[in-house]
Amino acid sequence: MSVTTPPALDLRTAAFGYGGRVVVEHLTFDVPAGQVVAVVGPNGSGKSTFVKGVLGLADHLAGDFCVFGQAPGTRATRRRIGYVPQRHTLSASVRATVREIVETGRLAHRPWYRPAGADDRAGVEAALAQVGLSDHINAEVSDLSGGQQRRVLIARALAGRPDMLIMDEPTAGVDVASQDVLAEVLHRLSGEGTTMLIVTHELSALRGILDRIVEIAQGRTTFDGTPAQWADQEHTRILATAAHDGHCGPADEQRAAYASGPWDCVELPTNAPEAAAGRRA
Ligand SMILES: Nc1ncnc2c1ncn2[C@@H]1O[C@H](COP(=O)(O)OP(=O)(O)OP(=O)(O)O)[C@@H](O)[C@H]1O
Repeated sequence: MSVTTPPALDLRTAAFGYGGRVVVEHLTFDVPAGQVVAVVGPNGSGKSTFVKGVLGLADHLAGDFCVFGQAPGTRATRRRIGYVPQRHTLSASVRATVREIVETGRLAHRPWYRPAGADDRAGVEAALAQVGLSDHINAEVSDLSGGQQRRVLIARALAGRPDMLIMDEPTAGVDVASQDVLAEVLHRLSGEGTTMLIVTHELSALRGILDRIVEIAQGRTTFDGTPAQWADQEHTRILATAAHDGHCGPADEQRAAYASGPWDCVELPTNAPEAAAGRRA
């Protein structure tokens, strides 16, 4: 008898928001286990609210959703999800060591009254090794650079060995070294079958592992498809805009190719700033 694996996430007309105000709604899609999904869209469209809703950090206001086939918000589902929040760095007022911060990623794995055990310590050390910060385990987080602090938050999310990793703009504002570390981590996790939901404005960071793009605009899903379908749509959109504006020449073709193909290492054209400005998300 075959056993069907439930999707990592299953949303049915779900709506999320704050204090009774709906920010994002009519979300109906599922994310099969192991899929890598980028959540894109304009600023303020509700991307963070969507992922926070899944995590129980924003209000669930309508519809239904399940996490790995189970009701959300339980300890059993929480321990299966790792989360890297959008905030770029930890506050300078946080007086804690790297070990202490990363260890909070293990809290869903033991009763609150039980001190960290050997499993917790091993989880913390393995997570720090993955992000290249083993040597900083006893450092004060406030003494680290912004990029290193982001890596600490990624290690915290990895410390619980999650089945699903949710990251909110993990590459925004971090140095190249930290971006490289993150790309390496994501490739390895993707190879291991970890489901990933990544809010991002930088699809190029997900080159080679991205299965799907979900766009949210003005609180609704406006696109859900493969990177290739997204590229086609961007290409068509830019050329249609150029045609609407009364011109559509080789420069527009070049701009459309650049804007729609960030994961294909498309060469930056000479009008790169203009092309970059043409990118939507
Ligand atoms: N904690 C909160 N309480 C009330 N409203 C909020 C809260 N957080 C966000 N909002 C509002 O929800 C709306 C959507 O914000 P959200 O952060 O989800 O958008 P986003 O698509 O992630 O934007 P960005 O790309 O800029 O991060 C905005 O109007 C914002 O002001």
